[in-house]
Amino acid sequence: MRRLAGVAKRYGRNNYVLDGVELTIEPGNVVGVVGPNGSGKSTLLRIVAGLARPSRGTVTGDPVTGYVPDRFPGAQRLTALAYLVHMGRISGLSTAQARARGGAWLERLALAGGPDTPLRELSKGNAQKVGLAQALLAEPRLLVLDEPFSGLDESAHGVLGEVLAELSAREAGVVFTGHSAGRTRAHATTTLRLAAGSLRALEPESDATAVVVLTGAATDGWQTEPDVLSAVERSGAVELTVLARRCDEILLLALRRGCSVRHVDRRE
Ligand SMILES: Nc1ncnc2c1ncn2[C@@H]1O[C@H](COP(=O)(O)OP(=O)(O)OP(=O)(O)O)[C@@H](O)[C@H]1O
Repeated sequence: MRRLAGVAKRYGRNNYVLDGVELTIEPGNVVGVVGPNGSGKSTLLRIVAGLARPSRGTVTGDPVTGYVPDRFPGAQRLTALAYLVHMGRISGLSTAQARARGGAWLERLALAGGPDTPLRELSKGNAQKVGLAQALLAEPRLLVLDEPFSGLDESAHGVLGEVLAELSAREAGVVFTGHSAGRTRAHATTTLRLAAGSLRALEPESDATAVVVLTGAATDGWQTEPDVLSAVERSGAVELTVLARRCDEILLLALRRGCSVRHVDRRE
């Protein structure tokens, strides 16, 4: 239903964020993509959803698509339900249909304050619920969700898990991103890691990552180091996300390069 072949993306003259992405989404697939901050997950999803064009490569297939961004534009006067009716009308529903479907989704997602809460009064998690309801209104064949589990409470996690399974059972496709390999794997039929611009299968033994914070280092020499998934500068230090099984070797390399290790944090 959607296929990305040889997809690359760069912003202006910056380095390529994506390079050589191959991704096929078949009916019923729920594809989970994990990757560290800045690895290009949101960029990938905007291309999957058809909201951004790749710099190179092709995107084929044109299913009815719903998209849930990581940050919902909530600073509007409209109430949650009025917003959904408006968005439903834009995607071709009648007012009555949009009101019924929007209201049903808000009830199922247990929107705090109810359907008449103004968008600008919603918390991040509740705004995300409205974003999810909006993407589901037009019964998409492909649903694209950017870090959907990050702001939601536990009961909404449960509902979202059910929704993904229902879409899959109805032969729709889903692509979503996450930070936790465990949670992503729990909801996906296929779990992939985005690193160094391309997608790879997430192997069980390679799940674990560690964060290594170095001082006296530059990002340059690290970005191309094998199994360093990302290298970013933060507050005068360099923060590396590395495969945990390579952590000791990378620490040794850092010390040999004259860096100091400020912090090491093993993650899932
Ligand atoms: N519109 C843009 N213009 C210029 N650079 C951009 C733009 N959007 C993203 N980038 C850059 O592309 C890289 C990947 O960003 P992206 O938001 O896709 O990553 P991400 O994996 O979703 O990150 P996070 O997990 O922090 O949300 C980053 O270096 C970011 O600064």
